[in-house]
Amino acid sequence: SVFSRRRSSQRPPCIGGWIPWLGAALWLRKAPLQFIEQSRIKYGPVFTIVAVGHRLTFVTDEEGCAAFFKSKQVDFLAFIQRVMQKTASINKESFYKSYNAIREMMKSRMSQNKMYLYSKKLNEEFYEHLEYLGMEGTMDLYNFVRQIMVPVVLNTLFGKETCLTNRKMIAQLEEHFCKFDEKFEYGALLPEYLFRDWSKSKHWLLRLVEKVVRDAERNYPSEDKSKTLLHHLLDTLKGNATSGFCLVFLWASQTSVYPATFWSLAFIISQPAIYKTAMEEITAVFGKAAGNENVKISETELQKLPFLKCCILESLRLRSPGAITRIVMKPMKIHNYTIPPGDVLMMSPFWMHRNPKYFPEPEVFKPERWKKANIEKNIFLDGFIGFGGGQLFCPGRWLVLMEIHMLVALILYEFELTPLDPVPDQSNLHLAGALKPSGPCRIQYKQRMKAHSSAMNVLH
Ligand code: HEM
Repeated sequence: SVFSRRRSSQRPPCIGGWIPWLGAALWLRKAPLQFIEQSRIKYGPVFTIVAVGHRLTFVTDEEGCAAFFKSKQVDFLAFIQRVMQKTASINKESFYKSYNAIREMMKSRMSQNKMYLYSKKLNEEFYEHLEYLGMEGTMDLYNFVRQIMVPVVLNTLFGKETCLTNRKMIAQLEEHFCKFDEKFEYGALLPEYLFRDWSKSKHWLLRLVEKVVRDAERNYPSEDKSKTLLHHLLDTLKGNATSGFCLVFLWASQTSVYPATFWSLAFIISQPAIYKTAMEEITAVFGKAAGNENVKISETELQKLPFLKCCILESLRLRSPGAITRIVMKPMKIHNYTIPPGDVLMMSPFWMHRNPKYFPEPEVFKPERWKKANIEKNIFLDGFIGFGGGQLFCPGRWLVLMEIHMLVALILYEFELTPLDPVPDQSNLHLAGALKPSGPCRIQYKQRMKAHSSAMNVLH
């Protein structure tokens, strides 16, 4: 076997190639997501994979999870710093100068009680972009979601006045963003010269972000409440590594939201009983026929759609990021093993969400399991770590849940969707961010009862 099991005293079992580069190539090119689970079965709850010159140590059970989030021997900033250096060319000094201030700003600007700042704009813009779909058609569901969502999400965070609102620009951005996103974790670990295309897209995106920043600076609102998140980011950075930080923000705010919306819609419409329950809930709030009037959805309406929210959280549970990462700073004991400093510590929310102790029948899509959580207050189920945990929670979680909740409600209300393909598996090639679909999933969409409602309008 190419993989050998080396036993060094007290260290976790180690899986590595004879030549580190060969081991890496195999591990990275095969299905890394499946490889984590196969290694857990073979080697136990803690194991190390030597790849691309790094020691990646995986923790896969509750004890490991607690250590991952809480241990003082583990640091998250050190890892984020390395990733940002590679993926966005932010040097160490610039990183530490601004990172804490950015985190605080994001936590505060995207907290639960600030969601009213975004809801009206999102509602209006989703409608504006639904228009482009026409009355009916057939499309791949992932493209369908992206077509509506990409411009709206970009406008909400970066502002309508930047060059990102231009549809031609969005098409180019999508092309480069996909290349950048597809190899993000490789780019974070490997030297840039190995990934020419990736590197080209990274630099294209950095140049684009520079232009976006110039546009935003030209339209600087005087009032605080009219500022976009980009404006607040610029206020916080005060010129420090601006395009690098903005690129990372662009990536973090985009990479998971489209797949998460895709899975939510795919799981709902592919299961007739669930689709029916969702539609009953939606029509109870907005009425039966979609009229020519656009419905207004704010947080108040969304609170009346708890089943839909349970479906979204259940989709997130099943398609959570393949891995999240820390760095071991001091020797760390776990299960009688000592993990040495310098190891990259990894944990998989995707696999942790398959622990039957927390999620009975873990592979089954069961929105009703979320009834036990206080979803109105956004308190998740025990064992759910799709947005991280410990000291590092995703600051965008309330915003992204609102974006998905609103769009899924609007789409289901306005269109009748018929799946033409079965729901694809998740792609096993990537670990960073919510998992993407492995193949196409075509749907037919048709605007609901417009004819009926316009006939009604004539009668009135
Ligand atoms: C469904 C969508 C999303 C998922 C599943 C998700 C998940 C995550 C996870 C797992 C982490 C890392 C936690 C850790 O390592 O422990 C994270 C961090 C982060 N996320 Fe999200 N996220 C999503 C959407 C967003 C959005 C929309 C934004 C911004 C608008 C955002 C901004 C960030 C940032 C800035 C961080 C780094 C936080 C820090 O360093 O303190 N995310 N997210």
